[in-house]
Amino acid sequence: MPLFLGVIADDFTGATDIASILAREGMKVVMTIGIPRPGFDIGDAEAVVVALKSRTIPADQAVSQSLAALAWLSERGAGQIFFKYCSTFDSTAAGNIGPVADALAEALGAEIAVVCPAFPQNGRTVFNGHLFVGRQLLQDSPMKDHPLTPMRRSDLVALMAEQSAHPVGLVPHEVVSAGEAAIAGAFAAALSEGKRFVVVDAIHDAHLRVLGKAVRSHRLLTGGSALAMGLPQNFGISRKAEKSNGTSPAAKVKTAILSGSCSQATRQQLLRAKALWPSLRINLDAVADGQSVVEEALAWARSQSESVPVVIYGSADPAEVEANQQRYGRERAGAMMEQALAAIASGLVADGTARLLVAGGETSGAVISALKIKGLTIGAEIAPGVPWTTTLAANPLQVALKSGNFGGPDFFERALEIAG
Ligand SMILES: Nc1ncnc2c1ncn2[C@@H]1O[C@H](COP(=O)(O)OP(=O)(O)O)[C@@H](O)[C@H]1O
Ligand SMILES: O=C(O)[C@@H](O)C(=O)COP(=O)(O)O
Repeated sequence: MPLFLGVIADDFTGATDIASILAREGMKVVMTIGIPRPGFDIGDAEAVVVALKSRTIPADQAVSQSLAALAWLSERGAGQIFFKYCSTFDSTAAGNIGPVADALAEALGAEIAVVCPAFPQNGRTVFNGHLFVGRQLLQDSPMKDHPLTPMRRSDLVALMAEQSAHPVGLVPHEVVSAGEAAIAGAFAAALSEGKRFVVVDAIHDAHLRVLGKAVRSHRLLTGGSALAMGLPQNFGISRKAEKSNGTSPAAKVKTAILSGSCSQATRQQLLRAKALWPSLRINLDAVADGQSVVEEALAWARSQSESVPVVIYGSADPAEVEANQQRYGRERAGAMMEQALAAIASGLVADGTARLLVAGGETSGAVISALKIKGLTIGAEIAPGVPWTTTLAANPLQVALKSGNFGGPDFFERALEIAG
């Protein structure tokens, strides 16, 4: 079976997001955590998603990790490469998306590549080159207060031009609505004007599906996960009937919900989860002070009933995050909370937890890395862009990695219902 598509994702929730969309559209997908060690078997995968944790690291490191992932995927014959970043174009002030896209385009000899973070099912649309979250411009949305990647601009052409060394063009929605040939014409025009990247408008899924057709011959694609929905058709693959996750409804599985996401959607979901199940808040000052926060959290979890999930979270509102960042610095505050939650996850798994829901992209990266998970297979979709997954291991865990802003208020209940 040829490997049609190789995906390089800049965080772990983003990786399960795009893997879920490709699987939903009928592709056999395997997700690897980082670049696999020699001997990793991709089986009969038609798409492989390499999950990196490169969104907020220095640009030169993000570039070298992404190029290493590209080399690994190319060795396995990947015909097309997709650089997956966030549907809210999350990047630090230094900005990794441009440098990584530049390096991948260079290595692949890609003359032109699209930039399209749109994910209409989750309210992210691109209109006249501006990124909207629901009815708000990105810069007015809660993303302006993200702990690590506050987004204060919405003009994608300007954002990409600032980060990339190459000129950036725009294919507006009228052209996308006019169909595949019109889009191809716009790509050709952009190329003749010396543009290397083109931001493409997409307001609804039909735009993404036609764009998918129009990029059939592109070596490199860049964007959010929804851009992938139009790709499997190019390889003659079509959507299959929904399959269940395969968990026995009678199974009693020790479950934990861990959250380091401070996003508005997660905080709402946590309010509901806390009303339903036992919960414990992790105090960043206690972590910074070297107190035995991890041991105490594990002791607390052991004292709870095994028949309900435990909820352990560091998530806080923007004012508290700001205060913590003033005290400890942005990166250190984030890293301390991530490490505490990751250590708690390891302890919970050692204590028999076999089902983990993790909220937050960076948090998921820390947790999955601490658990030394090598890869995941993709199961049932809980909410758009958030699947249940099973770890590739002798004693598999059932894991869901939730992007901060994804899922409705009842996300955690829904996840457990589907899990059985
Ligand atoms: N109480 C807190 N104070 C400061 N930072 C926090 C706190 N709780 C969590 N964080 C940090 O906020 C960041 C959230 O990012 P992430 O996990 O990617 O969530 P999201 O998916 O919502 O973007 C992480 O680095 C996390 O450690
Ligand atoms: O594209 C998206 O929005 C997600 O796949 C994603 O990357 C989310 O990142 P986090 O919000 O940091 O989890």
